[in-house]
Amino acid sequence: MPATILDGKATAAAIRGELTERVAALAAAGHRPGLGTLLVGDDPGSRWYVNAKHSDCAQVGIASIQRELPATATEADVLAVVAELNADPACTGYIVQLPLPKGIEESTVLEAMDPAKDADGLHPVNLGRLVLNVPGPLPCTPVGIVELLRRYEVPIAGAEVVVVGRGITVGRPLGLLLTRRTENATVTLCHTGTRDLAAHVRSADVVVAAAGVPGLITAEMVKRGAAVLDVGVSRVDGKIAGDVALDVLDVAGHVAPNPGGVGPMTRAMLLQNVVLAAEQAAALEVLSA
Ligand SMILES: Nc1nc(=O)c2c([nH]1)NC[C@@H]1CN(c3ccc(C(=O)N[C@@H](CCC(=O)O)C(=O)O)cc3)C=[N+]21
Repeated sequence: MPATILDGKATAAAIRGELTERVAALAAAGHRPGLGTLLVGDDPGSRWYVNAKHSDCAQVGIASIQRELPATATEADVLAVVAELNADPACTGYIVQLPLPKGIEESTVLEAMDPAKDADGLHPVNLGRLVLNVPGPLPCTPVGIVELLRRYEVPIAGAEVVVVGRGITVGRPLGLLLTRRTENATVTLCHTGTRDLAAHVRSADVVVAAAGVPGLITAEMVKRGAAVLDVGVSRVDGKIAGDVALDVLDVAGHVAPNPGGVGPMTRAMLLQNVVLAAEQAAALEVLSA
């Protein structure tokens, strides 16, 4: 039996429907969430993602604040826009699209953001909160992965999860998220330097491939019935190539394809972070009134 597809596109659409109602409730109480984006340079992939995020916002009723700088912008130019977004009351949350052009230090830019407006959950304070297990915005791709597994009832508690990739947006924070008491998975964080990657992957109930190496995970590496989520994004001849080879569909129990799997969930979780922050701000206002 071929694998069940973890349909991130359909799941994200359902989540946007749920968020639309929450945004309407906020608006009725006089609170309009607004998502800001800062795009630096003209990478077509990054531009596509940013545009997609704004059309998602339009669909659920979140206001959009779209800022752009040319590829020649300096770090000071970027920090000036960050300061503006921090100060803008219409902007309740924002993201700085990564990667930034060479010469602009990502950690400097992320640290300059107001952690309360960090819709990506990538500010060091918020990553620290994740480590400490205190509430705060969570990184969108890791939460999107957990939410997709939950909605398809793929067991997480007690599961052996192998994450391939240790980047700051996916692998490393996903390991932190999945090992919280509430998720309770056992996580092995692998990477391209892991000795006998195949042996690790073969032991997994859930495999998350986020290394950015096309076709890295093949059928003979996967335990029959395992859930395999393809998060790797590479471009081969202009088309998206994931980390998971096609033949994995014949042995896996569940597959999140790429495109159509985790990517749309990442965008839905970004909207969720914006809505959650606005709900919390509204609740605080009621308490202090
Ligand atoms: N500050 C920041 N936050 C991010 O969350 C962030 C980032 N920078 N830089 C780049 C990565 C990548 N990422 C994706 C988002 C959506 C899709 C997505 O929606 N993909 C669709 C369509 C893909 C297509 O057709 O091009 C899909 O998988 O079906 C993919 C990848 C967010 N990232």
